[in-house]
Amino acid sequence: MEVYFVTGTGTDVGKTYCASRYVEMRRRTGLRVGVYKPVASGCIPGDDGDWVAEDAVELWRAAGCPLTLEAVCPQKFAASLAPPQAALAEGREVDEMELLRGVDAWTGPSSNSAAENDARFDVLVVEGAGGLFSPLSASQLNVDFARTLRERLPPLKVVLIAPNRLGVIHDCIAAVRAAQAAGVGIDLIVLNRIASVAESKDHSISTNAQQIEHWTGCPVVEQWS
Ligand SMILES: Nc1ncnc2c1ncn2[C@@H]1O[C@H](COP(=O)(O)OP(=O)(O)OP(=O)(O)O)[C@@H](O)[C@H]1O
Ligand SMILES: C[C@H](N)[C@H](N)CCCCCC(=O)O
Ligand SMILES: [Mg+2]
Repeated sequence: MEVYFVTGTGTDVGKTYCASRYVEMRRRTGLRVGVYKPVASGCIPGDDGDWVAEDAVELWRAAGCPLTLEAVCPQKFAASLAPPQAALAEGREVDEMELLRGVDAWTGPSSNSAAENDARFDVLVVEGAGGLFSPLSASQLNVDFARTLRERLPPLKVVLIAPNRLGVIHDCIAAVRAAQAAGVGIDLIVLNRIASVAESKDHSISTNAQQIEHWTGCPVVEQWS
């Protein structure tokens, strides 16, 4: 089973967009793809009175609606804040055990043997919340969760999404070095070309990938395929 933890140099950088395109591409090859958003904030009210995580809906649809939307994103909060603050605003907490337990729905009960056992899915794509160093729960940043997840799912690869614009070289070097210091290697950097960036004025776009690869030693792509 291939497992990817999709994180970013921040929020709104294209994690869901790039992950969803990747999920669709892998599905087109006939693979069974699972998607998991451990916790979401900034959710909107749904028809049944529950909160809806738009990220989870986008990922779920890209994967062909496997299992249930609840399995995609078991923990949802309303405020557009980091998840622990959004939970606190509702007098609740992010359940750290549930963050990990939620993976089992996608990898099978003994997630340690996900690589060996006949897991329900061939590929699992997990999207964090915010950036790699955004708080995920009261005691964990996204990077801490990625490290724990990799201990449980050794094939896990960490994919860093960064918007292709002037300033991204710094953001990627900082993220890679901080991740390494936190015991997490970055396996792939995806330079996401967000349509809003005025390409004509940003002359860095054509050289950012080569610069980031040079300074970080990480593979950098503009298209995650
Ligand atoms: N390459 C792209 N082309 C067109 N639109 C894009 C692209 N990348 C991102 N977007 C759009 O930009 C917005 C932010 O992207 P997205 O929601 O994927 O960010 P995110 O990092 O997942 O944010 P969050 O931290 O809230 O999860 C979305 O409306 C998304 O559809
Ligand atoms: C609400 C937003 N769309 C994301 N889900 C959460 C972003 C948290 C960022 C926290 C931070 O690092 O400042
Ligand atoms: Mg997202």
